[in-house]
Amino acid sequence: MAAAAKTSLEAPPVISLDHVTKSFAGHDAVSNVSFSVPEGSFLVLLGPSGCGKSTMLRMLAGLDQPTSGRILFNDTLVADGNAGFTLPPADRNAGLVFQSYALWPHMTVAGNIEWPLKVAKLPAEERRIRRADAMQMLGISALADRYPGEISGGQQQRVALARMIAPRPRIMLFDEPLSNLDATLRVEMRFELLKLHAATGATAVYVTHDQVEAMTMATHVAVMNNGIVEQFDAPDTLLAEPASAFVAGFVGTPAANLIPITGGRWFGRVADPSLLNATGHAMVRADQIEVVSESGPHVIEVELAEIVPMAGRYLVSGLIDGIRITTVTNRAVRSAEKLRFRLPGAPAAIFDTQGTRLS
Ligand SMILES: Nc1ncnc2c1ncn2[C@@H]1O[C@H](COP(=O)(O)OP(=O)(O)OP(=O)(O)O)[C@@H](O)[C@H]1O
Repeated sequence: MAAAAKTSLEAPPVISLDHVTKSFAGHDAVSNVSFSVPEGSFLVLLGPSGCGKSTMLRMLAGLDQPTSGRILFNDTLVADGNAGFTLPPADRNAGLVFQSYALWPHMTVAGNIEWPLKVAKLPAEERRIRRADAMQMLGISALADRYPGEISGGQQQRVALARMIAPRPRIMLFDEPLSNLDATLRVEMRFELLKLHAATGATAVYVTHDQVEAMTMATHVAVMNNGIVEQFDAPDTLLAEPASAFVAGFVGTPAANLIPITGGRWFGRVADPSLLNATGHAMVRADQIEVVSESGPHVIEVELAEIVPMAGRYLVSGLIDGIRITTVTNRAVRSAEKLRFRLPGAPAAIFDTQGTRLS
């Protein structure tokens, strides 16, 4: 269900994927993916472990060759699976940062950052300027003479980022770059990365399985599942108009509830014309469910599963038929309480048994 990128009102595409597939031993890690990334965007490849995010990024970096399909950077063909062609990483004007920092331990911070500039054979003065600019942008000028073993993990990641931007690539590729950092540092570095993105004007592609990271950083998100792109859209659109049950259940804090419906009945029991006689799942956002005291139409009894205080409110989850339903409420629910949830008059969306959106 790969949706095309909406590029008509946006900048021209810097990256275009045209029916790209990558197979390993007959299994498609990435399957028939097409989209284009407008210049200056921050695209996040989001999905659960094993969905093909890293494989996609590696093809963009030139570390893996597509089995079929083509990749273009602007008008330049950088990979053509059918022709068995792939442009080497060094010739793509794209920088790459991994989860592991991969710094040279025997080189100083300044030496590490200068290394790709030396490989590119830039003159010494230009190297000095670019090295200083990159260190200043990442706030690590004071660490120039230290060795990687003498700085913290967060500082090492800053060095890896400075090394990536020093050659001034027009495309920046990130593979889970923050996952080795603690929670506080991760939030701080998200902000740093966005500043870097704005300051360089480069187009970024960022791999993560963390939907909060995706929703806070991205201009565009490609939600991946089993090697396919389920939806390619802006974060707000993913939340407001999820194209599939998978997307609805993957994004959002909390993610929307997906309630099973059979023949137009909630949980196969409570008939409701708003369910259109459908069988599959109804999407109900947490704030569409009310915690009530009395039974009545659309009210279901649930077994309390969890109460999470959140910004002055409570996320209350209950279980019914082994399915977890979450609501957000101002009420301080007591843990021993028998819970009743009132479902909304109509769901926010309906998906069939394949997860395809019906309404
Ligand atoms: N070199 C390889 N040889 C064989 N199979 C591979 C290879 N690389 C990836 N795969 C398979 O391709 C699929 C996608 O892997 P990939 O690493 O792209 O997923 P991912 O979404 O990045 O996962 P994670 O978040 O866990 O890194 C997986 O089933 C994986 O086992």
